[in-house]
Amino acid sequence: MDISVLGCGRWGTFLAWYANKIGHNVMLWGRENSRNFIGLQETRKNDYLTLSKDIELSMSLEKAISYAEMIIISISAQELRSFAKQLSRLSKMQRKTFILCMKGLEASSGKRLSQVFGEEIGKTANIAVWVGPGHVQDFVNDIPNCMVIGSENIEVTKKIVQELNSDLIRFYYGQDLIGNEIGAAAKNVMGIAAGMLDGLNNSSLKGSLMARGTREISRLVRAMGGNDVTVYGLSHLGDFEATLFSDSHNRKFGQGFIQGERFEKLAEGVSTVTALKELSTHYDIQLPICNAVYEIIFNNNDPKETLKDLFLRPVKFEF
Ligand SMILES: NC(=O)C1=CN([C@@H]2O[C@H](COP(=O)(O)OP(=O)(O)OC[C@H]3O[C@@H](n4cnc5c(N)ncnc54)[C@H](OP(=O)(O)O)[C@@H]3O)[C@@H](O)[C@H]2O)C=CC1
Ligand SMILES: O=C(CO)COP(=O)(O)O
Repeated sequence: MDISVLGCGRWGTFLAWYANKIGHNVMLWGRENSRNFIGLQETRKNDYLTLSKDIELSMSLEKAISYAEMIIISISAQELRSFAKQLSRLSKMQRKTFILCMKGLEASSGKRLSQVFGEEIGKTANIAVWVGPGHVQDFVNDIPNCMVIGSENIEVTKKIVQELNSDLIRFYYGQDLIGNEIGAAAKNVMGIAAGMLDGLNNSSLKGSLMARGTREISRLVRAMGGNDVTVYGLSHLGDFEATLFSDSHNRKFGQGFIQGERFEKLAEGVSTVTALKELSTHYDIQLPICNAVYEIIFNNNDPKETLKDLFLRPVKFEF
């Protein structure tokens, strides 16, 4: 089938590579003046992969939208609303299926990305999310992984999975959009926390972080009307190896933050932790780990003291 990918950063370019590899016709869109796009136009390469010459590159959003029935979007999560506004002004937007491949929440409102996108695009489009573990550098070296696709319409979910499943990525049908989106976004915050532990030479605490991090996010998901078990699936816990124990951007941001080094690439967890703070207040759910990350990043709290404070909270039941 014809597939357009909007966004030509690390992940968007991989998604175009992947869709082409499994047999689809692909157009990859990038912004005018995008250094990523210009580099791909010149060499068809980026730091991670080489794009087949069959993949059409375009700077015209109109062309990219009319090219395909299935449109994959992967840009910085905080830019999604303004980007969706831009899309909503284009013609030929009806009856398209949009697949959001981002892990974030709107920082100012705490809204999920499918909500943000739906508010701007309207209800006529099908909106799905594709999340779960996977690094470009693994996939292009033929190392497989499992991921999850979800939407509010199981027939839409099934159709997307049917088109995208392969022996490189095994997909599962998502059953809980709230859990999948909150889980996917929140795993980046846990990734930052893991990097902070690494920076403090407390890496052995990452097992406890996995146990307690999943627990606090599952409480939030439940309060929001999702299924708390989803958090223990691919979108959150399943992504921990790829985030807490790898060269993940979010983990590197956290470690760099402790060591006084700036990490320049996109670490979505920084904005997401603001959104989670908002949701924690709104739903009256305690998120002690997320809150600690927030205080360290935005209020200059001392990391060692913050960790100690987490340990000194009143003792309670595990579940
Ligand atoms: N396993 C998974 O599911 C993975 C998911 N991700 C997710 O993918 C998303 C993107 O991450 P990543 O590719 O690493 O980030 P990058 O920074 O590499 O790419 C971001 C892209 O967004 C584009 N962009 C930014 N703002 C706008 C805008 N206003 N309008 C249009 N395009 C815009 C940038 O354009 P320009 O080229 O002009 O700079 C760039 O191409 C994140 O949410 C991340 O969490 C990432 C890796 C793996
Ligand atoms: O989502 C990812 C792996 O599944 C990538 O995480 P980072 O954005 O932290 O590198």
